[in-house]
Amino acid sequence: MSDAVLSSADAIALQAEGVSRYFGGLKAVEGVSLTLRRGELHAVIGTNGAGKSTLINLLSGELPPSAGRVILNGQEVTDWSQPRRARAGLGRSYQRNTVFLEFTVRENCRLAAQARWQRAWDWWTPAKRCAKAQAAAEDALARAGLRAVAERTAGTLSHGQKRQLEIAMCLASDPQVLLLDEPLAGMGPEETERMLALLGQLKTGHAILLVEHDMDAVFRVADRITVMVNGRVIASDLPDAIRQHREVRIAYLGDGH
Ligand SMILES: Nc1ncnc2c1ncn2[C@@H]1O[C@H](COP(=O)(O)OP(=O)(O)OP(=O)(O)O)[C@@H](O)[C@H]1O
Repeated sequence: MSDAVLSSADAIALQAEGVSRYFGGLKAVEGVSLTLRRGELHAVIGTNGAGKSTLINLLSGELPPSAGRVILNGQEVTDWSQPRRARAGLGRSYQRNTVFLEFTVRENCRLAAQARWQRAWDWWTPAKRCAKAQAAAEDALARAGLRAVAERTAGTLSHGQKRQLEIAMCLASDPQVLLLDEPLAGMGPEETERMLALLGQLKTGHAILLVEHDMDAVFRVADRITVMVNGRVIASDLPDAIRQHREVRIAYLGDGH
C-alpha cells in the first residue's frame, strides 16, 4: 500500500488508527483511534494507569505499537523513529523535567532547535553560528513568554517557568503538532493561568494533544476530549458532551447521575 493516506480533510494533522501496545500480558493501550486537527486542542484524560502516557509515546515514536497505525500529515509514520517524526513536525514535552538545569534558558532552547536541524548542519560549525537554530530558539523564547529570563540559568527558574521552558524547547524544533504530557503538573494557580493562556495562543498555529489531570483546566481549554479507561477509549467528544456522558461519569468522574 502507498505511504500516502488519502485524507478528506486537510485539517487533520495526526491520526491514530487502532493503536495498541502490550507489555507482556498487560494491554496498556488497546485499539485506540484518535484524530487531531490543526487549530485544535484535544485533551486525553483518564485515571492513573489508563494508558495516556503510553499513547503519547506511541504517537511520538518512542514506543513501537503492538498493532495499529500512526499517520502524520497524511503520511503513515508507524515505522518512523522518534527523531524522524520530530523532523517531520511532531514535537513533545515530557512528564519529567528534561531541562538542562546548568544551562541558560536560551542555551536550552538553542540545543532543542539544533536537534531539529542537525541534518542540515556542518558539525564543525559552532552551534551559536547556526542562524536557523538561533532564530528558531529566539522565536520560541518569545512565544513562550521567556524572553525576559533568557539569560537566567534554568536551574534558578520557578517550577512553572521550567515547564514553560519545556514548551519553548518543544516550539524551538518548529513542530506543527505538540504532544504535551501533563504540562500543568505541580503548578500553582498563577502558573497554571499563564500556561493555559500560552496553550490558548499556541492552538492557533498548532494541533495540540494534551494529557492532563487538572480537570478544571482541561474543560476550560480543550476543544475535544478523549477519555481512556484501562487502555481503551470510552468516549471522545466535545467537552459539554463529555460532561454529560454517562459512562464517563461512572468510570471516571465518579458518579452516574
Ligand atoms: N515500559 C512499561 N513496561 C511495563 N508496563 C508499563 C510500561 N509503561 C507503562 N506500563 C503500564 O501500562 C499502563 C499504562 O501506563 P501509562 O503510564 O501509559 O498510564 P497513564 O494513563 O499515563 O498514567 P498516569 O496518569 O499515572 O501517568 C500502566 O499499568 C503501567 O504500569
